[in-house]
Amino acid sequence: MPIVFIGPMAAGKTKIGRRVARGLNVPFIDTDKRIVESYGPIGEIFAREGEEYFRIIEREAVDWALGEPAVVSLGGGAVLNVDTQSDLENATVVYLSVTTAAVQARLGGGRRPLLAGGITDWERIYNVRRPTYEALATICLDTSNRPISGIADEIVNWVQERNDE
Ligand SMILES: Nc1ncnc2c1ncn2[C@@H]1O[C@H](COP(=O)(O)OP(=O)(O)O)[C@@H](O)[C@H]1O
Ligand SMILES: O=C(O)C1=C[C@@H](OP(=O)(O)O)[C@@H](O)[C@H](O)C1
Ligand SMILES: [Mg+2]
Repeated sequence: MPIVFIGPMAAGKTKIGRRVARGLNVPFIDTDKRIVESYGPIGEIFAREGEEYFRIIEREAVDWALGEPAVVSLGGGAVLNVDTQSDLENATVVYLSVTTAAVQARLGGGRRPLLAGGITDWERIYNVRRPTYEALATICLDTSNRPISGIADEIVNWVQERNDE
């Protein structure tokens, strides 16, 4: 089973996951990137087909990715799917958390359709999902005030130590 990154929007799942994959010398899969390659930009999928449809194609992408020997970064809402929740019980799950204060500087670009209301939406959505992230996590790291490189190095070392046990 792969190493899987979960957590709220802009916690660093995509950026840190990619670095960890490089550090471990294994393939990297970002499920959002796969969806965009097949269906176009996520904002357009939400606008055209709605969130429910996005969650269906997201589950397909997650189902495929979790069968690969890879580091896999999920979108923040992928853990809402109950099949994904049970799949993750058998995976190494890295939960990246971030505080409201720290995430504010990371929400530029406006690419995330669920954040039309900005930080208020981010906080509300995170509060709903937080117990799910906590329940699924093998390890949790707070990314708020640390550089991406240091967090990625810590995770690579942690995985290597686990593999040596
Ligand atoms: N530890 C960090 N410190 C500062 N900025 C970060 C950190 N982690 C991620 N970022 C920035 O936050 C934004 C969102 O990161 P991303 O990896 O796309 O998050 P996610 O995939 O969890 O939504 C990017 O611009 C990224 O450079
Ligand atoms: O939390 C969510 O519901 C979402 C998170 C996004 O991914 P990131 O967590 O990588 O930003 C992306 O999948 C989509 O905009 C929906
Ligand atoms: Mg991402």
